[in-house]
Formats: sequence, structure tokens, C-alpha cells
Amino acid sequence: MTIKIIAVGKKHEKWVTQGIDRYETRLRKPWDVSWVYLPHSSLAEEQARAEESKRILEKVSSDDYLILLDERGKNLSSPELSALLNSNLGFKQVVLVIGGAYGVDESVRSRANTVWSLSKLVFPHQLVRLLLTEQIYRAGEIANNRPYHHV
Ligand SMILES: C[S@@+](CC[C@H](N)C(=O)[O-])C[C@H]1O[C@@H](n2cnc3c(N)ncnc32)[C@H](O)[C@@H]1O
Repeated sequence: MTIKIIAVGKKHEKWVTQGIDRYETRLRKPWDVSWVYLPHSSLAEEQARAEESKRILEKVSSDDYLILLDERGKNLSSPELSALLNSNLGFKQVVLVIGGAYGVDESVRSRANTVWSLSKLVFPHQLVRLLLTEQIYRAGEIANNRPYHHV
């Protein structure tokens, strides 16, 4: 399974890099995770959201399974995420999107196959990168029946 994470903003900030590295170095094949960083728009809120959403969709193929991270989405348990990533659903690649400071607009929301909420709380973008990386690692461990995940 190929997993692409599209994140609005620069590379990871120093304080999350160590955490992300911790999980990514442990991630085992066959899951192959890569990051795409998109520049922040310098426009005002609504136009910035539209510009960043356009840039996001330019990186998504019609045959990708798109998961948008958004606090208004649905909750998934870790086993449910694992099953979702593991099932492949006939798609070549799963793409996960983390929006910028203003989130994304309706174009990305309506393209998304799943809108996934980590919590009703709004988290800062960089922290979402770290939480997502740990959850992908956890999902892989669940899929491979390894003991990292305890219920
Ligand atoms: C600072 S938040 C933006 C919040 C913004 N108010 C919005 O309307 O989306 C940056 C990004 O982090 C992700 N995010 C933040 N909290 C989240 C949560 N609880 N669940 C899922 N994704 C979240 C979303 O992708 C969001 O676009």
C-alpha cells in the first residue's frame, strides 16, 4: 500500500520531527509513506483556502482514495483505520490531506472518499502530522497482528 500525506506548509518543525522520525523509522513494509508539502497561500482567508485547496487537488489522481483530516468528519477507531488502509479498496494509493490554518474548501471535502476526525478538538497542523504518523504506524502493527496496540 502506498500512502501519500499532503500537508499545507513547510517541512516538519523541529519539535515534531523527532516524534515523526520515531514512528517512520519503525514503519515496516509493505506500507510506503511519503510526504508532499505545499506552500501556504499569502492571500486572505477565503482566497487562501481556495488556493491551497486547488494546489491539494492538483496532487490527487482520480484513482486515489482520498482521506481528508477534519475535525467535523467521522471518528475512526484504530482498528477501523487499519482495516481501511489495509483493504486497499481497489485503489492504487491512499492520500491523506492535512489542511492549512484555514482548512480546505468544499472542492476537497466533496472529493474526499472519507472525512476523518481525530477529535472534536481542533489541533495545530504540526501536531496533526505527528498524531497521524503514530496512527499509521499503529494501523500497520494492527494489520500485522503485532503487540503494539492494546485494547
Ligand atoms: C489548524 S487546523 C485548521 C482548522 C480550521 N479552522 C478548519 O476549518 O479546518 C489545520 C488542519 O489540521 C487538521 N486538523 C486539526 N484538527 C483536527 C481534528 N480534530 N481532526 C482531524 N483533523 C484535524 C485539518 O486537516 C485542518 O485543516
